[in-house]
Amino acid sequence: MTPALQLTDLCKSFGPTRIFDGVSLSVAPGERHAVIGPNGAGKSTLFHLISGRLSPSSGSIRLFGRDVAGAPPARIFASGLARNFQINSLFATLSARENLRCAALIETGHHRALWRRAAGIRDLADKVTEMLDRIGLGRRGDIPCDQLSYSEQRAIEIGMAAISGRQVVLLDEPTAGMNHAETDRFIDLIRGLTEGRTLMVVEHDMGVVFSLADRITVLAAGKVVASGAPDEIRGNNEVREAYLGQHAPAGKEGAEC
Ligand SMILES: Nc1ncnc2c1ncn2[C@@H]1O[C@H](COP(=O)(O)OP(=O)(O)OP(=O)(O)O)[C@@H](O)[C@H]1O
Repeated sequence: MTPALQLTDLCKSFGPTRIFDGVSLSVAPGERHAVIGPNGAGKSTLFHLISGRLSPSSGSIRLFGRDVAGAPPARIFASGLARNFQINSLFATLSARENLRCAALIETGHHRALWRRAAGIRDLADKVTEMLDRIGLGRRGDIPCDQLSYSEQRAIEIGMAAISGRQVVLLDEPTAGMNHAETDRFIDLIRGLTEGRTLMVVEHDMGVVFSLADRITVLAAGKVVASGAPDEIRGNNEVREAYLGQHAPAGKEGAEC
């Protein structure tokens, strides 16, 4: 089966500083894949490379078999990949509904149309309303984003990535800054919104990683230290030394590294 995402021998340097030195990994369609590693391991850089914000120094990035390494973000999006951003990327003075509508308009191509079919616009409005319900903002969808709570804003970001309908969704630290209850709710939300799609997630919260992921890749010092099922990663001595250390989840996870 063609992988949804395949990175082969990926290298990235910033000037003389080498961040990645031959990173390879493969994500199957429908898989939930987490990328973990110590601060500065290059997890966000990896997402920037996959989503086209940065170009690799060498190596290939294949999305459903098509090489997209170095392609502009819009082409990568059109090839089937959507992402959120670690920093807040919403239109702050627009409502949740308006932000989601912007994301949905890009998906449908309506943003390019000079005139629009009324039926298409109605479908779009229904889709946005459904997404507002799913992210728990059914009653607060018309409030400007900058008046919503932090977790509500993060939920909108995930909703915007999900409403695009892309087959591969990248989420960069979707639960950063959340309390335990919010984190639990977000795990369910992410699971629901990415059902039947391929998810790649960067997270520091091991509870989230081990609850969500089918497979985990560990990055450290510019290389893949290990890639495998959660149990394999949990039991891997090299991973424990490189990253999990004494915080390694023994059974029920919850440690933040
Ligand atoms: N534009 C850039 N120019 C130079 N160095 C950069 C640039 N972007 C990132 N780096 C460096 O690349 C390395 C990896 O950074 P990155 O943010 O990808 O790590 P990370 O694993 O996501 O870290 P964290 O877990 O703290 O978010 C760091 O040493 C960082 O300083």
